Amino acid sequence: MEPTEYDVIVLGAGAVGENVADRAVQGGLTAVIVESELVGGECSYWACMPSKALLRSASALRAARQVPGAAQAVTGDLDVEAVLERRNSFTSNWSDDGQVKWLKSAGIALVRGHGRITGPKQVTVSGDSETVLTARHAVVVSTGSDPLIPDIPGLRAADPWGSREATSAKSVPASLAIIGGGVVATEMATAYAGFGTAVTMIARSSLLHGMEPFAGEQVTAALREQGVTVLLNTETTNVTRTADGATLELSDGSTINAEEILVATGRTPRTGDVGLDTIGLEPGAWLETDDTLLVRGFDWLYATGDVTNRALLTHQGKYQARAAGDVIAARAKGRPISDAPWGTHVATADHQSVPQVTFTDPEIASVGLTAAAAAEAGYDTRVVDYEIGSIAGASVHADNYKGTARMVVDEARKVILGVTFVGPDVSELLQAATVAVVAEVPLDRLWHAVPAYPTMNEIWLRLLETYGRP
Ligand SMILES: Cc1cc2nc3c(=O)[nH]c(=O)nc-3n(C[C@H](O)[C@H](O)[C@H](O)COP(=O)(O)OP(=O)(O)OC[C@H]3O[C@@H](n4cnc5c(N)ncnc54)[C@H](O)[C@@H]3O)c2cc1C
Ligand SMILES: NC(=O)c1ccc[n+]([C@@H]2O[C@H](COP(=O)([O-])OP(=O)(O)OC[C@H]3O[C@@H](n4cnc5c(N)ncnc54)[C@H](O)[C@@H]3O)[C@@H](O)[C@H]2O)c1
Repeated sequence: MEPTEYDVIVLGAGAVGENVADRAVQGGLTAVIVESELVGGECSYWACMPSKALLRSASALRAARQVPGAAQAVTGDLDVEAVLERRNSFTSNWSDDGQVKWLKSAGIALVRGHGRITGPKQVTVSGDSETVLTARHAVVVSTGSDPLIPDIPGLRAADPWGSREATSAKSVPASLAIIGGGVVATEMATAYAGFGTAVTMIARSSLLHGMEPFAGEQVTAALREQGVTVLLNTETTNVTRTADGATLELSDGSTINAEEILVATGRTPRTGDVGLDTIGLEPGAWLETDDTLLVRGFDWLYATGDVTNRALLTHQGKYQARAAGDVIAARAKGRPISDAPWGTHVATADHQSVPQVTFTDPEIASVGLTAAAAAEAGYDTRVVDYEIGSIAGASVHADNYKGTARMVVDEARKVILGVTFVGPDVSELLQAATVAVVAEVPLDRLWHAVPAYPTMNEIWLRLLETYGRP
C-alpha cells in the first residue's frame, strides 16, 4: 500500500513539476507527483525537443551550403525520413520509461491519473482507481498549457493541427497553412519548408511581434527566401474542410487551400479541470503568484511553469521550480527565507531578464527588454545596433553572413537592459548577454571582458565601441 500523505503534492510531471519535486526532496521533504499523460511533459515529447530535432538537420544543411568547400560536398537533399526518425529518438518514441526511472532515483513518488484539488491541501486522482492524497505543507500546480484555438468560423470542425500534431507528425503534408505569427508559427514554418512542404503563414500583424522589429523583418525575409508564403496583417475569416484538404478564406478576399492547418496563436492554461473551483479560484484561469511562486491569497498553494503565464519557456519554468521547491522546504523546516529581489527563493529574472532563442533560420537570441519595452517602462535608454556580418568571426563562420545585434543601455546606470542577436548560430552568444543583464555589469567593466578573436563574440567589443567608452 503506497502512502497517501506527503509533504508536497505536485500536479503535473512536466519538466517544471519534476524540478519542484526534486528540489523539495533535496530540501528534506517527501514529494509525490501526479501525471495524467507522460512523465516529462510537453517539452520532452511535443514541444522543445521534437521541434528542435525537426529544425536541426535542415539548419545544418543550410550552414554547410554557406561555406565554400563544404558546399561542394553537399550533393543531395534533406532526408526527411531520417529527420523524422531522429526526432522519434529524441522523444524516446513517446515512452516515459527513462523519466519514470529518474523520478524513482530522485526519491519522488508517482501517481498516474488525472489530479484535481478537492479541498485545502488535498488532491484526488482519478486513474485505474481513485486515490485521495493529502499534503502536509504544499500543493503545486504545474499542469502546463494547451494551444489556444481562436474563434474562427469552421476552424475547430476542420480538425486543425495544434503544436503537438506539428511536432509529432509521422509524415509530411504537401501543403500547410499556419495561422499565427509567433514563435511556434515561425519555427514550424521553417521546419516544414525545409521538408519541402508548401507553407503559407497567415499572421494578423507582423511576425514575432513583441521582439525587436528587425528580428521579425529578417525572419520574414528569410522565410520568403526559403519558399514560404508569408501573409502579414491578414485574418482568417472562415475555414472549411473537404476530402482534399482545407480551404481558408482570408480578410483580403483571397482563399488558400492546404492539406493541413496548424493553429499557432498562443496558449491557454491547463487549469480548466484541476478543481480550482473547490478553493474559490476560477477554472481555466492563469494562476497569479508572488515571486516565491505562492498563489496569491494562499499559504499552501503554489504554481510554477506555463500555468503562471510568467514566461512560457522550459528554462524559466525550471528556474521557478528551483525557487518554489527550495522555499517550500525552507518554510516547512523553519529555515530562513531569502525572498528579497534576486534571493534564493524568488524568480526575479522572470520580470525583465528572460532569455529566449527562436530557432528560425536566422536564429533570434534575446534577453531582457527590447528598446520599445524599455522606453515604455520609463527608462532613459540609448540603443546601439551593429551588423554581425562585419565581424571577422562571422565572416569566417559563413560567407555573406547576415545578422544584427542590438544592445539597449540604461543611461542612468550605464548597464544593459536588453540584448537581441539575429543571425545564423547566434544562440550560443546568448548566455553572455544574460549574465550582463542579470548581473547589471557596468559598461566600463564590460570593456575588460575581452572576446576571443576571431569568434562571433567580438560583437560585444563592436557594440561597446559603437556606444563609446564611458
Ligand atoms: C512547439 C513548442 C516548442 C517549444 N519550444 C521551446 C523551446 O525550444 N525552449 C523553451 O524553453 N520552451 C519551449 N516551449 C515552451 C515549453 O514547452 C513550455 O514552456 C514547457 O513545456 C512548460 O512546462 P510545464 O512543466 O509548465 O508544462 P508541461 O510540460 O505541459 O507539463 C505539464 C504536465 O502536467 C500534466 N497534467 C496536466 N493536467 C494534469 C492533471 N489534472 N493531472 C495530472 N497531470 C496533469 C500534463 O500531462 C503534463 O505532463 C515550446 C512550446 C511549444 C508548444
Ligand atoms: N524556441 C522557443 O523558446 C519556443 C518555441 C516555441 C514556443 N515557445 C513558447 O511557447 C509559447 C507559445 O507560442 P505561440 O507561438 O503559440 O505563441 P506566441 O504568443 O509566440 O504567438 C502567438 C501568435 O498568434 C497570433 N494570434 C493570437 N491570436 C490570434 C488570432 N485570434 N488570430 C490570428 N492570430 C492570432 C499573435 O499575433 C502571435 O503572432 C510562447 O510563449 C513561446 O515563448 C518557445
